[in-house]
Amino acid sequence: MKHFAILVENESSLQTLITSIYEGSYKYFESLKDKKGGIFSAEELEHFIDREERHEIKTLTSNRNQSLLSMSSGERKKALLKHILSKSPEYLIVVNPFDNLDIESQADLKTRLEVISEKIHLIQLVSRLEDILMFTSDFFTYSKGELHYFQNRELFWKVHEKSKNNLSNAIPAPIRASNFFNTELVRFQGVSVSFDGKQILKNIDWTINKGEFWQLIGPNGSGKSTLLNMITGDSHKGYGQNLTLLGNKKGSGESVWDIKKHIGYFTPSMTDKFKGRHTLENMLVAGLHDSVGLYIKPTDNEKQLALKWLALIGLDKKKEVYFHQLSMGQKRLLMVARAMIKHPILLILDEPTVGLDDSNTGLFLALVNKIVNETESAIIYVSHRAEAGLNPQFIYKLSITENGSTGKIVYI
Ligand SMILES: Nc1ncnc2c1ncn2[C@@H]1O[C@H](COP(=O)(O)OP(=O)(O)OP(=O)(O)O)[C@@H](O)[C@H]1O
Repeated sequence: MKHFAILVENESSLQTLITSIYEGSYKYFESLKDKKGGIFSAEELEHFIDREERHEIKTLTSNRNQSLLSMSSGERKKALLKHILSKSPEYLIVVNPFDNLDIESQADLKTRLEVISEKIHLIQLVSRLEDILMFTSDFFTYSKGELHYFQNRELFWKVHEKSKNNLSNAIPAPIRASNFFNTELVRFQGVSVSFDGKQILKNIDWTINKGEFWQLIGPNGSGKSTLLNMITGDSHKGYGQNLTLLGNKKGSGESVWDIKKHIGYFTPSMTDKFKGRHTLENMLVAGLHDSVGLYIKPTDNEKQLALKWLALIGLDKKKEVYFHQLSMGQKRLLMVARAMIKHPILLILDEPTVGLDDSNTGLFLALVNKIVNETESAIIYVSHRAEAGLNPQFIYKLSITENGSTGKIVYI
């Protein structure tokens, strides 16, 4: 049985590719033309979440109380695959299937796909070379909107070996130096969290100090986002507990705003907030004022600083371009520059490379390493991938137990 892998560059439209496959526009997939296909992708999940949230149509969760939105990535993907297979497709298109999954769930999904591959054709659309499954028989790339077939599998692997990425400029200094002098930024002491009577986090002890580089890991559903939401002030679960944020005991009268102005945060879904006509220069200057749009005239100093950041990430020729016109990789670099322009004392990066191809991931990690080496910002980096080239000082690991996840520090 034939199984296909298509390595897709971020600059090409996945949706166009999927439609062309469905319509039988490529001779390689002609045999699938009149067959019934299924699609396993983040967009499909979004569609089901949207139907649930807006129209209360529960398809993937019809036999459960919990909403799809509050489930972990692993739980959601399992529910989607089960639903697709119940429709008995004759081929399955899987799009970046391992994104957001913890190591164990990745292994579990690999085994499932292997079993499925004995019965139906798989077409993998992936951004990362390492995600291609072993049993693949036919290899392609999709670049600049064109599909290229590789007759020789060895050649395919050789051509796509990792390219090195460097950012040569230094990180621009902030306009104003930080006025936060504490060494300790965040301290959880015996913090526990429950949802609907089910304990999720149990007795969490975790202290983050100035300038430290942490990676936060843990299986899907172990409570990583819950922990981050308590740090950024987006969850009220920290009230009444022994949680100290930037020197203030949680609930001691500090405003969410006081906390947020010292924290830079990036997760890929944030890019969706900027759909309007935001030039790159304005987006960076707005980062200095903690606003989405820019409502005041930028000063010359602010404009110069924005230009330096744009030069660092190779976008200085595009300062008047609108954000929505950038490629996915460029958008992510810009969002991190925007989060960093004030030199926050803590930068949180939540699965920031999900969906990026190898070359854009390399550039992104080069920027993170620069921040680590050239600034005093502490970093919390959440990722299920062990990215080569990323060297956190400490790992905080959550492990699921029956009474909620426990955490421990793994020294490297
Ligand atoms: N508002 C909520 N209501 C009910 N349950 C919730 C809510 N928010 C989170 N949960 C549950 O808490 C657990 C932890 O979720 P959380 O999103 O923090 O995990 P995670 O480690 O970030 O997962 P992932 O790696 O999949 O992103 C999950 O089982 C989730 O279903």
